[in-house]
Amino acid sequence: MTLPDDFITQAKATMGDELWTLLAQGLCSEAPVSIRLNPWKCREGMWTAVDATDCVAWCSSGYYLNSRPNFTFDPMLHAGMYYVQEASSMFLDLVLRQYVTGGAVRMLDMCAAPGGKSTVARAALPAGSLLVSNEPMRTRAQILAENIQKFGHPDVIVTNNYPQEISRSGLMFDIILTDVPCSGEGMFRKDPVAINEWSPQNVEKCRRLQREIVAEAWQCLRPGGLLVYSTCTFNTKEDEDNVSYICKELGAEVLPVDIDGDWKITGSLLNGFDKPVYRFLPGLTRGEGLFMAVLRKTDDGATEQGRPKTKKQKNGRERGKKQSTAKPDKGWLTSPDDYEITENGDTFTAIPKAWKDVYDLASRLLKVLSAGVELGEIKGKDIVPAHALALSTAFNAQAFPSVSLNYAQAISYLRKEAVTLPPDTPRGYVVMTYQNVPLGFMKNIGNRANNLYPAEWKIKSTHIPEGKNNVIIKN
Ligand SMILES: C[S@@+](CC[C@H](N)C(=O)[O-])C[C@H]1O[C@@H](n2cnc3c(N)ncnc32)[C@H](O)[C@@H]1O
Repeated sequence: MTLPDDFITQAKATMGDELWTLLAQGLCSEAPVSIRLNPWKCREGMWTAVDATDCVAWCSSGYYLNSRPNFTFDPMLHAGMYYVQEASSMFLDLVLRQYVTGGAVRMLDMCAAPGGKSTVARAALPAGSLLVSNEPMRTRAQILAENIQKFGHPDVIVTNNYPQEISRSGLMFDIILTDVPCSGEGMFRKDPVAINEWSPQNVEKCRRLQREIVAEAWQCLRPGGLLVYSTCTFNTKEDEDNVSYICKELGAEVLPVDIDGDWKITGSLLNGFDKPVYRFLPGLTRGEGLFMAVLRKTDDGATEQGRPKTKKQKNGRERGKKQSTAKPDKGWLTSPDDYEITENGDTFTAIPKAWKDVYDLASRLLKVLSAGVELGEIKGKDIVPAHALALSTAFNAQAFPSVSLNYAQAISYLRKEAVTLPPDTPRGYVVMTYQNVPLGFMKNIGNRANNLYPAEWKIKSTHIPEGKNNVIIKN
């Protein structure tokens, strides 16, 4: 690995020779492979990672694996049973479990794609909490929506907005994560592009953008609320300098996180800055590069909670001419009384009643890609159940006939190929399951069946795996 000279000079000066030598060795060694089980789908103790060596010390649902399996060919990945995530990022789990211990909260993940930390957060927040998971880049926001739908928790709104649009909406949050775009020094080992794109000028550009993002986020944070600031870079300009800026310019105190010395997480590397911050260095800590700081908003001059500041905006499709009076069956959900069914054009969505006001505001003021549980869409005389419904933890799978697929059939289904259903399968919409876990729907029309797996999510690789690629198994 050839690192930029300027980076080496800067890192040596910041870290000192001893730490730099460890980091340089770490960057040349193999990255650990890890996954995190989805606690909403893998009930505690019921599923195990097949090839796990041990648990991630700071996140009990995280596991290191012995080797890198071919994740694409594991149906459970597509069912949202686990998320492939490097271990350092799971530190957010520890932070939220330490600081968010009361009742339900509203959290915003401002820079969320592809969704790793949003899914950590969704697992760690107290019951009844709401997460708004936002990403301004359109294509990345679609990947985020896909990962959130696979994760399956109904109390998540995925938006595709710039931070200033969110702050202008007037929505307020108790916790905000800004996992900001950065110069990516912590990604050098995994991503050679990050090495080519690194330059001192880019570090400076990132630092400015990060401040802009945080300043917008700050306006959406209620007084006393928490801001978690993180980067995947090591330099102090994007890390300690920015934390210092948040304290001085915006009015924050930095909070300590309870860690164990054995985890070898490093603290501040900036002379004269001795606040508690957490830096994960490959070669020292078991994971990729990460910097995280937890801040509390001390200023109480914030805007009024939840008040929209802009005019109403239209979002979603206009009501079209109805071709059908079909409606989704409330029995498709396990607790239908917790939801209000909304209709937008031909699409039906179940919105959790507890957060209906926020969902309504978000859909008026922001660009919402997914929210609550998408139930289905009217097509002709039919209502076609949504793929997101099959993946939702609120889905009542008993509401549909089901067909249990073997491994080869499950892979064919996920490639959106034709799958032959047993002759006694009832006509209509049928849930495909693998090891009792829903993968999606097919429509049985008698002489054949239509595979309803979303075309944009299908497995595109033409490789046929030898044997099963089961990353997790039921105990
Ligand atoms: C470090 S990544 C986030 C990773 C994500 N939190 C996760 O754990 O999967 C930073 C994200 O910020 C997004 N981004 C880029 N410009 C932004 C901006 N001006 N405001 C907010 N986010 C931005 C990038 O597209 C990228 O998805």
